[in-house]
Amino acid sequence: MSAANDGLRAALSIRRGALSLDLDIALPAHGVTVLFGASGSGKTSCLRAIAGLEHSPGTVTFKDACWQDDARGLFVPTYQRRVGYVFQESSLFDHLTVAGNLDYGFRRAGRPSSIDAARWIDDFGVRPLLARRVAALSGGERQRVAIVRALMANPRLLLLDEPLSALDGSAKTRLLAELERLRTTLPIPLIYVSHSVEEVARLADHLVLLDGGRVVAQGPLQQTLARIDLPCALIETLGSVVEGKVSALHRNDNLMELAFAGGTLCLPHAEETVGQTLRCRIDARDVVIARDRATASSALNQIHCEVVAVIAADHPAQCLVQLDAHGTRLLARITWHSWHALGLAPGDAVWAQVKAVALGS
Ligand SMILES: Nc1ncnc2c1ncn2[C@@H]1O[C@H](COP(=O)(O)OP(=O)(O)OP(=O)(O)O)[C@@H](O)[C@H]1O
Repeated sequence: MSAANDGLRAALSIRRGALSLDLDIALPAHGVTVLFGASGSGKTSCLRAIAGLEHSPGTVTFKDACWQDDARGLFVPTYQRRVGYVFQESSLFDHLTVAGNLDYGFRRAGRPSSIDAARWIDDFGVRPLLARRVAALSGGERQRVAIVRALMANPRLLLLDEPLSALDGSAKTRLLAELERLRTTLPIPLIYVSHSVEEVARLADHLVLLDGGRVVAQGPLQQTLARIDLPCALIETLGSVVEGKVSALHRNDNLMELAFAGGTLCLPHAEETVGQTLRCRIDARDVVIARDRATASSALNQIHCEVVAVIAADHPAQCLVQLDAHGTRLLARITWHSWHALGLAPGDAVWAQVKAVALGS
């Protein structure tokens, strides 16, 4: 079992068909933990075991409660764990209205309840849907209602299993933005299953990486992204995440500035406002390393960094260079040829030119 903490601890031996996963996690009592792994890595199985929907041998504790301890023959049923669970495809009652579904959740909360129902209903844009029959809702509307229904039951822990996976386009964009707001206001911990790096970048406070039947890393987001002892494909897939505050808008150019500890990034502007906290994910292939600050370059962003480490990429011609910009880690994929031509070594001061960034607010 991992080091002690005051959140969720699970040590489970999960065997399902071809899946063999030894789970050993210690998650914080606050914030969003993203369980990230490739399709089939066992993320859903973990979530179901934590919720008690499936029984895998081991132990599960949450705060001061022991939910499972097979050595003592203890297994607390799901309904007594007070977890809110939202599945990939929402499991609403089709014969009820939206209000009827929410009422079902609310009644599960018992009395007295501290739920601010109106707030969740408004935050997820569910109020205009209350009188609608669930069968007539779109996929995005169903997921928003399913999340609010789970919150209505006043859970101690919220579990979301790829709630965006069945959505696309504007429904996905909208729900992701709503989940970002939830992240900053939710008073309980959230475990969020995903295989999307965008969702990791925008939602994770804490990250658990599943690969090859085990937990290969777990910890706070930035700390975990900074690890270079992980499989290189996983390191590159994750890229880097910069969090900062919008410091200026350049409306004529449709650009804005994001100030972070390591400098300023210029990004495409949509509806963001000055002062707003934003995260953006930077792909390793979008970062170029230069010895000197370029005076004529199409790259909008030049960040002064120190080379931290270099590791082999999955292609023999290329390497992944980890950079530090005053505490923010950046990752660059360059050729070994360039690494040697520039005479780079850990500790060197360089400029990272960032070509493009995927923006998350
Ligand atoms: N009830 C089951 N019976 C047999 N095999 C199962 C069962 N549940 C899961 N598995 C096996 O476990 C593997 C992992 O499933 P799981 O749904 O937990 O992975 P996942 O990481 O959530 O995948 P995805 O991202 O595709 O949803 C599956 O590929 C399947 O082989």
